[in-house]
Amino acid sequence: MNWKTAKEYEDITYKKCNGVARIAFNRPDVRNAFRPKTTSELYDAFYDAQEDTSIGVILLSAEGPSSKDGVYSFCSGGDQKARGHQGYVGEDGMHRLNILEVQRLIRFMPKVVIAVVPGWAVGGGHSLHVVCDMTLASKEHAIFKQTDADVTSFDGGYGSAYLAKMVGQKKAREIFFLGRNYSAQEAFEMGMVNAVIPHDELEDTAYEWAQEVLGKSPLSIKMLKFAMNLTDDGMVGQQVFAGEATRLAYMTDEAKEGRNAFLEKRKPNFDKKYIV
Ligand SMILES: CC(C)(COP(=O)(O)OP(=O)(O)OC[C@H]1O[C@@H](n2cnc3c(N)ncnc32)[C@H](O)[C@@H]1OP(=O)(O)O)[C@@H](O)C(=O)NCCC(=O)NCCSC(=O)CCC(=O)c1ccccc1C(=O)O
Repeated sequence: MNWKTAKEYEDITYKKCNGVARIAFNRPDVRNAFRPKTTSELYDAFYDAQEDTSIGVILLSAEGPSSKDGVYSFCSGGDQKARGHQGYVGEDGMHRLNILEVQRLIRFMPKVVIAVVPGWAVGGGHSLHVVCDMTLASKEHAIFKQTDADVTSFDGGYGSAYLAKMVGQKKAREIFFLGRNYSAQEAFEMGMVNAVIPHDELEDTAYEWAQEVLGKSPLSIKMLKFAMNLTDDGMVGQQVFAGEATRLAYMTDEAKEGRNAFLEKRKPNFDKKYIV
């Protein structure tokens, strides 16, 4: 694999290789907690990967282990040291919860996003793995834990309600109400992890999964992702799916005739074959 740095950041790393983008948290000494700078960088990198037509799959991973104690982490959620009165305080002094914008970008982008979990996935970090399309977890080091209710936070969207669709209502309530630790195997058994992978093989396996996805029809992958999102995303899900249907409709002769008739200031001459 020949990963090439796509852009230099402070809190994340961003690389690309053969159709795959790898975006990784890079604050291992604080269990990869995110501060506003981290979320802005994540948004920027995800947006770049979305717009890059050579990229079909994005891996959301993490650097590590911690230089202090050798512990691996995916992400431990919002940096509690950056937490102010109304949100997480950035260098500009503004209070934000902009991790939710990153969640929406992951959810609505027409490409597959795979969470690669080498260690702790906690709080808002847990929510991030939930919103990704698939999750691969380190057999030895991944630990899933929801601490929102320990620090008076609550992800009332994908982090909890969508999780409940994934693992069932009782289990999701247990995860949030008790805040226990779950191993990769336990997370797999409850349906929120796709595969448990030996730690040393985790990144290579994620790359292989990405390559498998890249072998499929990009159009099918996009429409399938949006179709599976639709029922849980309400009118926005319908809007995203229908937007792609409209784009496909634009490619028909009928749509071209509608556009041309307008531009040529004449009545459209639609072929009156009603497709059944
Ligand atoms: C992750 C732990 C369980 C790991 O425990 P352990 O291995 O014992 O390590 P520690 O000694 O605790 O930590 C090592 C080191 O890292 C620092 N650190 C760890 N996590 C954080 C953090 N989140 N913020 C700041 N710093 C952190 C820790 O202080 C240590 O530093 P030293 O200097 O070496 O002492 C454990 O660390 C843990 O429980 N961490 C906290 C987890 C947590 O509560 N996270 C916040 C949850 S709330 C949240 O994420 C909100 C996110 C959000 O924006 C949001 C808002 C609205 C809707 C939705 C969301 C959303 O959830 O996305």
